[in-house]
Amino acid sequence: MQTPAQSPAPRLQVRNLQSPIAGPYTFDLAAGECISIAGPSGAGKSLLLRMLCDLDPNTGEILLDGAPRSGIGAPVWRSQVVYQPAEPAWWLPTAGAHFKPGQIPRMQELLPQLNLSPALLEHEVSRLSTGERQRMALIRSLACNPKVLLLDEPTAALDPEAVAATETLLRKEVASGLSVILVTHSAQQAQTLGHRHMTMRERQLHEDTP
Ligand SMILES: Nc1ncnc2c1ncn2[C@@H]1O[C@H](COP(=O)(O)OP(=O)(O)OP(=O)(O)O)[C@@H](O)[C@H]1O
Repeated sequence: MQTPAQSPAPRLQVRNLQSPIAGPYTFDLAAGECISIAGPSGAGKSLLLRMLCDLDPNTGEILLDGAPRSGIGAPVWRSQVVYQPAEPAWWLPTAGAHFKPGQIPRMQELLPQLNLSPALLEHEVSRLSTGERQRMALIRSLACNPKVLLLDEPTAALDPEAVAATETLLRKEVASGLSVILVTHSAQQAQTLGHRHMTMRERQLHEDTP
């Protein structure tokens, strides 16, 4: 994918981010940039995403548009740096109940783009197929209007048509300025969406040479 125009300050500046079992990680992510991360199972990819959104204990510093995370409360941070795990959690009976009133117009705009019927919003989450839940989770993440989206294998449960719709939507969002860190086992998806490519090995991150 073509490199985005560089903004003056990186969207995300990660400096010596580490835990007793992972890192240190130091890298920048620009506004409207997508970094893909590949690597074997158990290498530490999800650990990194969880540290970035401050769900796992970590030290080091992260700046969002130049503002240190240490000066931003965790709920605000997690609303701007949104983490979508490989198996997203649902805590209310229906998918629709997870959207705040202010998020509904955005949700309604996104549903058809991922080939989802609005009727699914009223179904019990447990009745949705795995692929429907995965696409609904992406809509839930995007409806938060994040600055950075941390995606852990967002198309793992999807058929080829749904994968294509998801990739088209993500390309559009990234082109509009969303910054994404995309963990994927699909080399094709990494090439389609990523501006830069990294590999995690034994909890160390290596940038692939272009
Ligand atoms: N809190 C923790 N304490 C100790 N070890 C942990 C902790 N959380 C995860 N691990 C271990 O760290 C390793 C990396 O896990 P992680 O989930 O990041 O792998 P991954 O690269 O995302 O793998 P996959 O591609 O299978 O999802 C695993 O061996 C996991 O068991």
